[in-house]
Amino acid sequence: MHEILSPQEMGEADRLAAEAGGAGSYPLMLNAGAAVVAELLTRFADAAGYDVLCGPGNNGGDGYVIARLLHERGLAVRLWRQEVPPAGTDGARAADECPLEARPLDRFAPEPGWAVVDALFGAGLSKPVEGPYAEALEKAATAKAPVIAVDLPSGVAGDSGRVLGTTLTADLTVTFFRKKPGHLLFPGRKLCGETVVADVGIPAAVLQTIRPTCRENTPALWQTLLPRPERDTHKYKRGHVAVFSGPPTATGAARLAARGAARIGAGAVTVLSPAAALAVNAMHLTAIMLHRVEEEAELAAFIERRHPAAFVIGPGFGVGATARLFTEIVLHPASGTAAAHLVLDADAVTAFAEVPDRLFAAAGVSRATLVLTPHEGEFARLFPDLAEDALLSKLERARQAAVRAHAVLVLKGADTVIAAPDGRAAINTDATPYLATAGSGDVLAGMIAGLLGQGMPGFEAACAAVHLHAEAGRRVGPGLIAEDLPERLPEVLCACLGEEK
Ligand SMILES: NC(=O)C1=CN([C@@H]2O[C@H](COP(=O)(O)OP(=O)(O)OC[C@H]3O[C@@H](n4cnc5c(N)ncnc54)[C@H](O)[C@@H]3O)[C@@H](O)[C@H]2O)[C@@H](O)CC1
Ligand SMILES: Nc1ncnc2c1ncn2[C@@H]1O[C@H](COP(=O)(O)OP(=O)(O)O)[C@@H](O)[C@H]1O
Ligand SMILES: [K+]
Repeated sequence: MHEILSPQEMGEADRLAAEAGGAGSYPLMLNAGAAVVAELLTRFADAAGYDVLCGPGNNGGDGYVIARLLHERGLAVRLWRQEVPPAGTDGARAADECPLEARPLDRFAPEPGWAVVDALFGAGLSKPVEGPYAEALEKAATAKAPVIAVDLPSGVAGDSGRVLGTTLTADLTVTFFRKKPGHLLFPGRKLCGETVVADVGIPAAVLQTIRPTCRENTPALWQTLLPRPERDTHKYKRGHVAVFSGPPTATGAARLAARGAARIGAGAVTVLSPAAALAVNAMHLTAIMLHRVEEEAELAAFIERRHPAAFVIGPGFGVGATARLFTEIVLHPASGTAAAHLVLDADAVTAFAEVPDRLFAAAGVSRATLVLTPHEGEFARLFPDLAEDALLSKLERARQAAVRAHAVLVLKGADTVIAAPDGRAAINTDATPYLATAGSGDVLAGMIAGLLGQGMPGFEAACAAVHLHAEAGRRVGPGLIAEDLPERLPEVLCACLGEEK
């Protein structure tokens, strides 16, 4: 159930199911209507009546089925519409079979105590919602009527979660077969209220033909790849992670990342510090090691002697030439030394703002995995054209950026998207807003490096870290500060690995 389908893929699922069933697509519409009614009767059973707003397509078709089924149960129903579905469509057939008299949508006036069924537009939304459609949605919103949206709140784009024109906030959205990006990406996720996925009789086997590449970020995606130490392991086998520290006044971010790497299981973690910051770092580090790296030669020597498995560069590091130089050395160490994986975060992302192609070229020919972890602001510095393209969803932006950068892209936020250059993508859905606090991204960068260092592949490492970070955040809740996150990891990992203490 964790596949996420684009509206086009959903149309394909619909078509394949209709073909396989032999009875066309109308039975799916009947099932969709029945599924919405079942939810209505469970959650809005005490409504005095139901106002069903029907659009001109198959979303409206679902609405006619819903109105008929509610009417057949003897419930009070009013049906409102602007345009009739075109002849020959499932929507037209549903309208024909509905005995209720349709009222003009522009006369819609919500009744106190009545619930509203929004069946104006779903997957087929193709332009901004305006005119009588927009007015009807605004009236329902103003009246604060309970709203159940069919497939999507009308006006929310299924592929992106963006609002086209006007929409409303639903209490409940019932979608069919699988969720679409619009249910998970903001603002769509908020506008949907709770989203329920109903079975309308489309067999899961159609997914083998469609082969969707986007998933909801659940443990099923990566759980089997989570590192578990062998009984006869030793600390360097569990991955040595190195984190670059900034100058004396900006060392905390690197230590947060280092702590994240250590707590997620890296066997050894070293903070690489400029000389002037060694004392301040030393005062705050215990299990985590400290090593002076300020110049190119020191970094090369550290790599040659200690063979770290993964690096983090960026948190608190500064945006100058050193960030670029160290990045390139890590991605292309001296010949004969295997390149370590690299998580490039925060300042190191910004450091390439003027020369993004230099980073992408270095990643393209590196044997190591590069993981980029920008928030939206940092993303816009590295990929200004993608950030400015209003037609691209967050999912699509992350995907295109991953291909361009030859990197796993973690586009952070309330709806973090993880994308791999091979086209796979995941949307994280369980983060808590308490994660929006300084330093929490630094911990995440360290966690990703910690998993990479233990041998987890890049996409799965990034997905797992994002999920475990969110789970740690949820367990802390109100009052969360970044320092709390690594400390929650033992219990979060225990639960995820199914290990007893
Ligand atoms: N794909 C499936 O498997 C199933 C789909 N079903 C329903 O079918 C819906 C998709 O049906 P359609 O493809 O007909 O799409 P919609 O009914 O969502 O919308 C398309 C219609 O609305 C018009 N339209 C779009 N945006 C408009 C706007 N802003 N202002 C005015 N008119 C606008 C279009 O010209 C077209 O007539 C789904 O959302 C779902 O509710 C269900 O019946 C069950 C099965
Ligand atoms: N509203 C939100 N809901 C859930 N998670 C959020 C929200 N805002 C930010 N986050 C998460 O918090 C972290 C913040 O990272 P970042 O912006 O890099 O901050 P910092 O640089 O201070 O560490 C990211 O993991 C991001 O996905
Ligand atoms: K709708």
